[in-house]
Amino acid sequence: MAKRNSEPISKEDKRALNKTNLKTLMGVFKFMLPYKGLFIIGLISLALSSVTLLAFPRLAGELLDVASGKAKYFSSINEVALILIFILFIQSVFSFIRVYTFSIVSERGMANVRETVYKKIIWLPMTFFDSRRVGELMSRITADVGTLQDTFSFTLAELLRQLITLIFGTAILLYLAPTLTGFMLLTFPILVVAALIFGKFIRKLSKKTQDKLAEANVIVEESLQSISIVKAFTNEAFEINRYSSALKEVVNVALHGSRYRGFFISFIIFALFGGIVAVGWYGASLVQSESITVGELFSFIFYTSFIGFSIAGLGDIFTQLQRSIGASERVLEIIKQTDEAQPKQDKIKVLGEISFENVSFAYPSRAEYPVLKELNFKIKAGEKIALVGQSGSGKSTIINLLMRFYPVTEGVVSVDTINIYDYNLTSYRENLGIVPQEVILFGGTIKENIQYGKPGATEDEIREAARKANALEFIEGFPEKFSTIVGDRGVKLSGGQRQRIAIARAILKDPSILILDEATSSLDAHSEVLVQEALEKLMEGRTTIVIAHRLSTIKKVDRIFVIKEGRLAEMGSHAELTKLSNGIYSNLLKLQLQ
Ligand SMILES: Nc1ncnc2c1ncn2[C@@H]1O[C@H](COP(=O)(O)OP(=O)(O)OP(=O)(O)O)[C@@H](O)[C@H]1O
Repeated sequence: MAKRNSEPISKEDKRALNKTNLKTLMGVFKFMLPYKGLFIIGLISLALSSVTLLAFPRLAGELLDVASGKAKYFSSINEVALILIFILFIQSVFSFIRVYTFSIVSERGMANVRETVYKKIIWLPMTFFDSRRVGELMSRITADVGTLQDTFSFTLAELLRQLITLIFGTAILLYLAPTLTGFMLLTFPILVVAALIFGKFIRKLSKKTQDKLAEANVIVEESLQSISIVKAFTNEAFEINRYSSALKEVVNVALHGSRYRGFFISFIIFALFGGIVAVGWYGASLVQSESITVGELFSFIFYTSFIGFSIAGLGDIFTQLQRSIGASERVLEIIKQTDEAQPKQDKIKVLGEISFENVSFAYPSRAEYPVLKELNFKIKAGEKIALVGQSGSGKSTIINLLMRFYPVTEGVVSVDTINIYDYNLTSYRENLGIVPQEVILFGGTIKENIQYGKPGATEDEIREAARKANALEFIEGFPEKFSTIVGDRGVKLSGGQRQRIAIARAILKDPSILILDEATSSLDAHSEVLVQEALEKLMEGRTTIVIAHRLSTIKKVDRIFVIKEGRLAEMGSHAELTKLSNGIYSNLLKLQLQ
C-alpha cells in the first residue's frame, strides 16, 4: 500500500479537496453506514491510541530527568518505566481495536460496493456496453474499489492520527519550551515541505525510468511470444538491436534521474539533518543556561520527529484522498446509470409468432447511420426461416431487436401479437434461446456449462440434453466425463464440440423461439453431420431464425429472408428464390457453389 500511496498521481486522477469533491467521497461512505457503530469505535480507539502515544516522549524525557535528579513529577526511574510500559500496552490494545474495526468496516463496506457495482453493470442495457470497454468496467470493480478500500481502512485513519499528532504535539511543544518551539517552527516544517516536493519530483523521474524499462520489456515479450515469426524472418539480429537500443534509453533516463537523486540525498543529509542540528544546538544552549532540562530537550526532539513524520505523511495522505475522490466519482457514475432490471415475474410461454412492422433502426452510438429500414415481415409460430445477406446488411441487428438488446425506436416488434416491450423483460427473454456463432464456455465443468441453460437442472436432464445434442459420446470419452473442466484451465474443446455443448444448453432452456447464428468457419464433415443432426432435433417444434452461412441449413428452412442494406430484398423458399433469374439469393448461391 505504501508503494501505491507514494506513486505520483496522474492528471486524470487529480481532484481538488473541496467541499463538492469530499461530498462525492462521502457518497461512497453510505455503503459503510450499516457498520457505523464499529467505525465510531475505530475512530475513538484511534484518537485514544494517538493521544496516549503522545505521552510517550514526555515520559521518556522524564526518565532522563529522574536519572539526573531534575525531575518535576517522579522520583524513581522504575516508576516512570512502569508507566511507560503501561502506556505502550494501552496504546497497543487501542491500535489493535482500531485496525480490526476499520478492517471489518472497509472489507464489508467494499464488498457491498463491489456487489452493487457488479449487480448494476450486469443489469445495464447493451447500449451501455457499446460505449465501454470490458477492461474499463473491470477496473471500476478492482482498482477503483481497491483505492476506496485503502482510503477507508487506512488513509482516513492516518489523516486523523497525523492531525492529532500535529495539533497536540505542537501544543505540548509550546507548553514545554515556547522559545525553542518558535525556533523549530521557523525552520523544520519548511525543510520537511521542501524535502517532500523534491521527493515527489524524484519519484516522477523514477517513474520515467520504469516506463522506459516497461517499453524494453515489451520487446522481449513480443519477440518471445512470436518467436517462430522472428526466426522465420531471420530477424534475430534485428530484435537484439531493438532491445539493446531500448536498454540504452533506460540507462540514459535512469542516469539523468540519479543525478537528481544524488542532490536529493545530499539535501536531506545537509539541510534536513542540518535543521535538526540547529534545533539541537539551540536546545543545548538552553540546557546550558538551565532554561530547560536535558530530559525536556530529549522530549522536545522526540516530539519534533513525531511532527516531522506527520507532515511528511500528510502529503501522501492528500494524494491518496485525491485519488479516491476520482475513484468514487467513477464508481458512483456507474451506480447512477439506469438499468433494465426487471426481476422475474410469472413464467410466460409464448407460441413464437413474430412480426416486425415498419421497423427502422439506428444504433444509439451511431444515430445518423440507419441500419434497418422499414422492415416488415411475419414469422408463424413453429416456422423456420433463414436470414441471408452480405456482411453488415443487418441480420444480427434484427436479432438484437428481437432479443430486446436495443430499444426499437421506430415501428413495432411483436411476439404472439403483443408488443415485446409489454412483456416483463426476464420472462420474455426466457422464451428465446441462442446458439451463437462463437460459443463461449465458462471456466468450470462441462456439466456446469450445459446447466447454464437451466440453472438447477437435474443430472438426468443434463444427460438427456447432451444426448440429444450428440454430445454424450465425446463427453463420456473424457476420463472425468461431465466433471471435465473446460476453458482456459481445462480441456480445450473443438469447434464442433463447443457447438454441441451450446446446443445442449439450448435444449435444456427449451425456448419457443430459437436463434441459430451459424459459425462461419466450416467444421470437418463428421462434426458437421453431428452438429446438423443435433440442430435439427433442437429446431423441432420451435420458431427458428437462422443467420445462415451454410447452404445445407438454408435448404431445410421454410422461408429465406434476403436482407440487403437493412431492407428485406427477397423472401421465399429455397426453390422459389433460386428460380428468380438475377435474384440476390440465386446469385449468392452461384457464388457459393463456385
Ligand atoms: N453495437 C453496434 N453499434 C453501432 N453499430 C453497429 C453495432 N452493431 C452493428 N453495427 C452496424 O450495423 C450494421 C449492421 O450490422 P449487423 O451486425 O446487423 O450485420 P450482419 O448482417 O449481421 O453482418 P455479419 O454477417 O457480418 O454478422 C453494420 O454496419 C455494423 O457496423
